[in-house]
Amino acid sequence: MQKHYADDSLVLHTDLYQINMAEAYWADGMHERKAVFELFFRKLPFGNGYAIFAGLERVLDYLRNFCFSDSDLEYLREEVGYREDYIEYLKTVRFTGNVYSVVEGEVVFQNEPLLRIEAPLVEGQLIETALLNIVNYQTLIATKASRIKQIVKDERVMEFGTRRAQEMDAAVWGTRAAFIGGLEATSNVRAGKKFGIPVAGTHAHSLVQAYKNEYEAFHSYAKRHKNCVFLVDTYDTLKSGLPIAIQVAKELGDKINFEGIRLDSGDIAFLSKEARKMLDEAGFPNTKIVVSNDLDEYTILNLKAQGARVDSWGIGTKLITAYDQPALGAVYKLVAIENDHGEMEDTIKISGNAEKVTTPGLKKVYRIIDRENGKSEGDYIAMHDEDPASEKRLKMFHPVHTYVSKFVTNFEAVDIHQQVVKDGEVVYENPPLEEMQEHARNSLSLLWDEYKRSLNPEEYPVDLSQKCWDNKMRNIQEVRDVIQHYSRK
Ligand SMILES: Nc1ncnc2c1ncn2[C@@H]1O[C@H](COP(=O)(O)OP(=O)(O)OP(=O)(O)O)[C@@H](O)[C@H]1O
Ligand SMILES: O=P(O)(O)OC[C@H]1O[C@H](OP(=O)(O)OP(=O)(O)O)[C@H](O)[C@@H]1O
Ligand SMILES: O=C(O)c1cccnc1
Repeated sequence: MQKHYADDSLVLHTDLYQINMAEAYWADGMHERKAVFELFFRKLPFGNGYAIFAGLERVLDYLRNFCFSDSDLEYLREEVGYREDYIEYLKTVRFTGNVYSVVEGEVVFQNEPLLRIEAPLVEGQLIETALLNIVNYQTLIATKASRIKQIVKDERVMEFGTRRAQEMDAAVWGTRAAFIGGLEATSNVRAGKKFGIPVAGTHAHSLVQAYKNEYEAFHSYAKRHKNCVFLVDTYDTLKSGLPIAIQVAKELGDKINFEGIRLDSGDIAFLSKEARKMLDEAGFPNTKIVVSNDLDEYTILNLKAQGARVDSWGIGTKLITAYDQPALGAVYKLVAIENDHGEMEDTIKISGNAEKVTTPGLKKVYRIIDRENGKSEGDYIAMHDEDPASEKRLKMFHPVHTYVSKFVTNFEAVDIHQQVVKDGEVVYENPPLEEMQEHARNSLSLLWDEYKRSLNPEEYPVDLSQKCWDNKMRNIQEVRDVIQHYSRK
């Protein structure tokens, strides 16, 4: 029978194989070896030209509380079957490493580390799954939201997706990520309370259905709500919902603020234009038109092209579920480990696909910003002991198609990471969400428009330094030599 445990700690929010590998490291006395892991994705989502990083706050909370609870240990001992000596060891495990991360709202790209973890091997290993789980989802949703906001531009966008989200955590943390990506408000009241995101909303068809007619429904709603946005499409938008909303607003005069009407079905372009005319003619030029119904950046672009008169967009399903691409595919790879002599050694993962071969070693990522125009020339991955800022003429070349190259002069090289955990202590204070959203806006302003268009954007350069590339080639050769050595045996 399923046992009931006292708590639901997040330490077991991992794959079994992590705990099994940790056991092997520990039993072999390798667990304390220094290791460096990087978290990155290989391909930008939605065919977009950039992504917006989100998830750090939850990652830091997770690391701060990283400790097997008594019931975790009881479960591992009694239900999974680990031996007592290993359980005793797990009792002592905490996260004691260093973490370097980009901040939430940062514009990020394929194949560059978003987080770098320098920690004892066992700790770096045990946290992999949770870190990926958090960052994969939140970064995906922040990026989708940013894409939508790029199309919408100045109008207000509200997040309406909770009812369609992949369960409760996704609704709440997805809403937060969407806010970082540029949305203005959410209908999720818990997310409002938890994160301070402005809450907003209208009413559902059930209100009209419950009162059986729009006249009574709108009047009743208005009795207790000064600001009114009436949903006008329950029966017939132009013949019933809208005229009745106008009639009720006229009857109530100053008693209410007739803030808006919402359209949730039918031809949004046509209906919004008609609604605008009717509202203006009735003397309500400031009453806004809110629309919803399976919207995303594509329908919004199309509606705008048709001249739709929309002031506010409510977006649910297609944002919160990242409908057209439900996974970012970020991975977590070991890039260096301490050897028997206490020296750090690079590690590499080879693949038949050149894009999938990892880049070994301890590295840093710099955003190369042209001092003359203030725009970013690309990101530059260098070995940790290089200093690109000191170079007068920096050669940047494509990491796979190496003939694609350019020289940059008069630039600033900004390290995109900062240390967020030092010897297990969180040393980073999360800024307010508004600041993260502003950071996203500012970091997007560094990009040329060619990287920001929603369809077929230019590929933003994420290049390797010569030293980093040479090191990668050397590592590939070393692996080949080892394979040959063993295959001869
Ligand atoms: N003028 C338009 N141009 C392009 N797409 C539109 C336009 N108007 C609405 N849409 C979109 O077309 C889809 C129409 O959805 P659907 O077929 O469910 O029709 P509906 O009118 O919403 O019907 P229902 O009453 O069942 O909700 C929605 O995604 C909506 O956002
Ligand atoms: O379309 P989305 O982008 O997912 O946005 C959320 C949807 O949720 C509501 O519909 P629902 O049919 O659940 O309830 P309702 O009766 O209030 O329309 C709302 O009217 C939106 O259409
Ligand atoms: O407030 C709204 O209009 C709303 C909220 C959630 C989902 N759909 C609409």
